[in-house]
Amino acid sequence: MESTLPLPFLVSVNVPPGLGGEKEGLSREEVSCLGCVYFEVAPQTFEKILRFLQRHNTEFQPFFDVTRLESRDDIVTLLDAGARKVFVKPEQLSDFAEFGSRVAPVVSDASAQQLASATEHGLLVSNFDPATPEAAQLVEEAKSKKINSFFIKPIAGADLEKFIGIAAQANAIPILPSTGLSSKEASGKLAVPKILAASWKSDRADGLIPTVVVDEHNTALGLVYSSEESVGEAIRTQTGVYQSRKRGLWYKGASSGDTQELVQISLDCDNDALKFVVRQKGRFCHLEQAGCFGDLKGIKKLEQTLISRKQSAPAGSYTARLFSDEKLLRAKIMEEAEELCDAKTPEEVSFEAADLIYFAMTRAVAAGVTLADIEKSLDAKSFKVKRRTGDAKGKWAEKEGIKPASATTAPAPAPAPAKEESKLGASDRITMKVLDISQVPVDQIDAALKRPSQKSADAITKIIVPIIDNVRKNGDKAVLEYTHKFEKATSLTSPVLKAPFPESLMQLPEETIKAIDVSFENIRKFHAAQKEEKPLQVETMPGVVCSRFSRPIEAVGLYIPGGTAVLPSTALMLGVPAMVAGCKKIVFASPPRADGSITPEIVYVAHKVGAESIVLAGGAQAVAAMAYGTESVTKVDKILGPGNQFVTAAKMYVSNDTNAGVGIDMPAGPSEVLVVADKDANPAFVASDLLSQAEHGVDSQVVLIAIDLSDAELLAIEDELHRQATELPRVDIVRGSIAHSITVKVKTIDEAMDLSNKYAPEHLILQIKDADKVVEKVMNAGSVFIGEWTPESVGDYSAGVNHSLPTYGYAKQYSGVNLASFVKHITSSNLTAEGLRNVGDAVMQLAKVEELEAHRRAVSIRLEHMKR
Ligand SMILES: NC(=O)c1ccc[n+]([C@@H]2O[C@H](COP(=O)([O-])OP(=O)(O)OC[C@H]3O[C@@H](n4cnc5c(N)ncnc54)[C@H](O)[C@@H]3O)[C@@H](O)[C@H]2O)c1
Ligand SMILES: N[C@H](CO)Cc1c[nH]c[nH+]1
Ligand SMILES: [Zn+2]
Repeated sequence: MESTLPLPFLVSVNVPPGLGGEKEGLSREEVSCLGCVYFEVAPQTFEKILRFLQRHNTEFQPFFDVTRLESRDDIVTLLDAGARKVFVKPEQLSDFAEFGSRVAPVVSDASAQQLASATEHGLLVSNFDPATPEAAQLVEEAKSKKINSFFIKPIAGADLEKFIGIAAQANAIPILPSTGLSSKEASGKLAVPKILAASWKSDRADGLIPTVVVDEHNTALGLVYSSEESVGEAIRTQTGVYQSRKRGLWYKGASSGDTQELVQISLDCDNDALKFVVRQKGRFCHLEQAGCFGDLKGIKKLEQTLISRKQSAPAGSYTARLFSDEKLLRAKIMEEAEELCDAKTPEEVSFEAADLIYFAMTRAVAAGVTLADIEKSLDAKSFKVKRRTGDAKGKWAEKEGIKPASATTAPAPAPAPAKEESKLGASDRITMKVLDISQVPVDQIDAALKRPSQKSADAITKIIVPIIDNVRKNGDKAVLEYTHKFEKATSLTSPVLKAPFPESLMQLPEETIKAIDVSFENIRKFHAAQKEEKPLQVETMPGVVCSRFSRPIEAVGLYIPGGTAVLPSTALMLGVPAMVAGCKKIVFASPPRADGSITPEIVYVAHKVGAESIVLAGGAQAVAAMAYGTESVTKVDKILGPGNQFVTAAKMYVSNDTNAGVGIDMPAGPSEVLVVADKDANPAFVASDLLSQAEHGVDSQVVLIAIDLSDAELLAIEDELHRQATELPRVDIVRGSIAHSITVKVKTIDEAMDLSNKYAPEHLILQIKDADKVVEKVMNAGSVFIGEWTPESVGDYSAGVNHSLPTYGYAKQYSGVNLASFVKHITSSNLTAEGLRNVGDAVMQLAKVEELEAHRRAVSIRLEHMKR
């Protein structure tokens, strides 16, 4: 039996749970508590499944049929990302010898010979039909062989009950479709508790099975009993439900409130005990202790103490300072790390290691990371197959005089990819997946160019709607509550800073003031030039004059993101055009720092553009406060500015609420760039442009379209990308975004521009010969950067163009922020008597067609009047 399997069967799903697949059958949570999941990977689903795996590989323990994948690298990448086992075509098995039993063959019908040779790797027999004589034969043959992990998968529509019976006789692990399973008896479905009860062996007269309850760190909380019914209830409710020997079904915590969230159920090695992994609220034991075997110890205890301190540490205490002052915590971690390295005796080492762990856990708790998350990460790393070189990074290596192992052992660069090659995650190299348009089907290119998936719209709406409702109902109080929670700015007592802003809040170095002033002036000039000096006027017929004139929107709310990076430049990009347009009330909103203050650069810009206030809040709460107004936040007519998915969803939500009466600019989400490069392009410049957007956030995406580059030319860009990325302070973010970024090889400029127009990038960089001549081919893009001397970052800050731009392909229908975003256009008509005579007949006839008599008469009455 496969030792890693928690239960004696595998659940098969069509699409990874949570990626929008399963409709009927077990829910995502139910599959997750059963531990193991099996699915088939196709080239077009590879990326999606890989990302799923990177996130959830400890939650689901995935098994994959990879027979449809052609690239060995892709399969290795899945193993590296934590696939427990992959099933390949038998003829491919020898290519994966180094991975031992994590790679096994799959056959559609098993012969005696295959069974005999399957003892080392295991075997999957797919398309197993329990109704045929071959099934009985397979049982007979399999019984005598000791196959380590023998899986069978039924054909569609097979009698599952019969199938399970045969699997049991053949000592095989059945792969059961999640759509054929349910958490309790249901017609046409197999009940999971029943399968389990049939597999467990109880030596008790009442048939109950002992159940060890543990927390996520495997710390035993107590011993209880389960029945088929209680297991069904536990899976259905996703909580701890057991069978009390005296009182029947026992919903843990129903009376005490100390409930449990069910994480996973498993059977032990000889099927005579169950284990429930739970997330315990409060304590498990009826005595004053965490579990029946006593209190928590060690790191787990430290975690609990830190969590409660984080919630209640008195302001000004050392712990409160540690939580709110990132610099102090960083200094402590560095100090303790150094002391640990310098420790000599075993006592010193354990003393210093404990100190380091204390501050490391403080860092984790401050970031909302639990010990269980850390342990999951450790477990996931244990499945990696591509070992790190273990070299120290950048400044640390330099400080200690360490040379990377590769510098002494592997001086030659890796050969360039000859054709389509996926290099995701290959060793530690930061590199993008490469696809060649001439060798890969269009749908595969399209799939690879999909923006990184974000939380589903539904999930985000569920989070932001209660926030918006709360702000609407409770105003300032609610805004402050969320700021305390998300920004940790617990000392803040008012959500707004009103103008005039005190000088003390905008103290800046001379060079920063100069940079802001230069950028301010360029942005002002470019946006002022967009002003329509006089109304547009057209005489459509003699005596019929139509005009269009613009008026500033009175009150605008400008959102300046501040989650992963503080962006004063966004304050300029929104504030300056609002000022130029003549908006009367300019309200800024930005998440404050943990000490409640706002970045001085933002205050300085607010002062320069004449903002009336700064809302010290971020996310959906800031958007709601500006949309509806609160006791101290001014209600605005339009909200503009980029932000993360909570901000974008909240903007969309309030703009659909007629009670709010508020407009928005556009969906401006995670930053992205598409660089078109040809043989003329400087590899270092190309790499630097790609990285400048990759460093924004892990959800950013960058795309390189390489026109007719040789392998060596592409490799030069890849080498630069890796080299420059490893030197960046935000290298970890870059790794995340590069993992879902892509290079597409094309032959011609037309192919490149077709792809770019289809992708509709937020930023398009043309690093090609005669770049300015290609601009006429640009149909969809937020902003274009032309030629080798125009890095995208000039547009982010100082050139004068706006950096608040449509992402996610919305450049197909939206413009970026510009002067028009801050004005509305009003039209007017002015007719002379002659004009009305000229156009009157057309109006009256159309009114007649629409049977709107009053419309017709409004003209006829005047024409009659003229005749008198
Ligand atoms: N397209 C553009 O023009 C453009 C320009 C600048 C920045 N950006 C993008 O804007 C984004 C800024 O995102 P950010 O996160 O750094 O800052 P942000 O200010 O948009 O978001 C931070 C806020 O998110 C909220 N939040 C965080 N986690 C939450 C949760 N679990 N539940 C509810 N609310 C939660 C908090 O209220 C927090 O204040 C980035 O993706 C960046 O690439 C885009
Ligand atoms: N590139 C971002 C827009 O996608 C804007 C920005 C601000 N600061 C640096 N860059
Ligand atoms: Zn940027």
